[in-house]
Amino acid sequence: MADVSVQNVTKTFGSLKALNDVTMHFPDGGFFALLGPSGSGKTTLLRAIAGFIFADSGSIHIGDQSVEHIPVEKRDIGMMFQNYALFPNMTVADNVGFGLRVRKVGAAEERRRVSEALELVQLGQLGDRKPHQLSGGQRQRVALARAIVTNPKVLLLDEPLSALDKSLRVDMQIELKRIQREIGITTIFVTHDQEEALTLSDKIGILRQGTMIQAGPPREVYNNPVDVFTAEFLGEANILTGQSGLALSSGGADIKLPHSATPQSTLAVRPENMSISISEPDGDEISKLPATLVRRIFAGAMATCVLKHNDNTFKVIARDQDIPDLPEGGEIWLSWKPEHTIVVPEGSVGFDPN
Ligand SMILES: Nc1ncnc2c1ncn2[C@@H]1O[C@H](COP(=O)(O)OP(=O)(O)OP(=O)(O)O)[C@@H](O)[C@H]1O
Repeated sequence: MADVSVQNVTKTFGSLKALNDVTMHFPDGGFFALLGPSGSGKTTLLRAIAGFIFADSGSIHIGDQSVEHIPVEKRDIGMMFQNYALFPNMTVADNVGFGLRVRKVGAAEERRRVSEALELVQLGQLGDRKPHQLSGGQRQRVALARAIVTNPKVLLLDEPLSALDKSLRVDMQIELKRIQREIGITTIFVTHDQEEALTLSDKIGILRQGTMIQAGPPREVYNNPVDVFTAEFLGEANILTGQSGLALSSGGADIKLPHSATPQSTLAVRPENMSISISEPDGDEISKLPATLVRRIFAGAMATCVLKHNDNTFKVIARDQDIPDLPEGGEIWLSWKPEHTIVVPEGSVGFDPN
């Protein structure tokens, strides 16, 4: 096992800067997610770590070793991509053992390690099947077993679960995390799915236009976004900008500014941290404003309400049973506690890549 260190890595394709001076440290044994909009450089960063592409400048270390000049097959990395291809004519066991045969480990050793890897992904009984005799989730497990059977130092996953339907995907997330914990392998995971990143990872890195704009433990990034983009990208946020924040202070609104804020500051409040009530909430500390219920969207246990105050739209997510029974168009109070007001810094600020 090993840590991975990316330092000042830049990669251009023609005039496009796919990675712009990216620095991030992935400590040994952790689970890391790279998040960002389409085209932000997530896959490029993963491919640079894997060795499929070479950075124009900067350095990448796996453990103590600088890998810039080391080809893919010598980097000791396991990989699993969205369109992982199993060999259709080989059995599950032969698919999993492929990397071991390339390394000429010997038949007995191959059998032992393949069987261990299949046990780990809970497919111990299916070694003789062919890929077409498996479900989508089982094929995914075979791909994972194949990626880890060689005991690589690092596991790189590029949207490995995106082809699965929602419930299978959640099952596989739990499986992936269990397996990662069990073998303690440093894992770097590219995903489009914010919730997946928040659930699985010890640390997330957010890329935008090739720049790593924030990295840290999920809770920290979620609670302290460095800018409005990150606040809105990771989860949802009701943004009260300086101007509209001031405009909000009319029409019966009472918004308490945190000590670190000025009237011009941008504030954000997460939808799940806002409450709805029919009567005006009490309390000196509480921020509140009257609003109109525009829409109530039922989603099982939880519901989303869209509300309007003047021209500002707010979103509130709450347990369905906690939302007062009111017709759309009804008048309502929106409130939140002081600790739920996030002061969003102006523009991106630096972060500690470690
Ligand atoms: N081989 C290449 N040649 C030219 N441009 C490339 C190449 N690979 C990637 N790019 C460009 O680099 C940018 C970053 O691409 P990358 O695949 O890393 O983004 P991403 O964040 O993984 O996106 P997605 O979420 O859509 O997969 C994109 O604008 C892409 O078009």
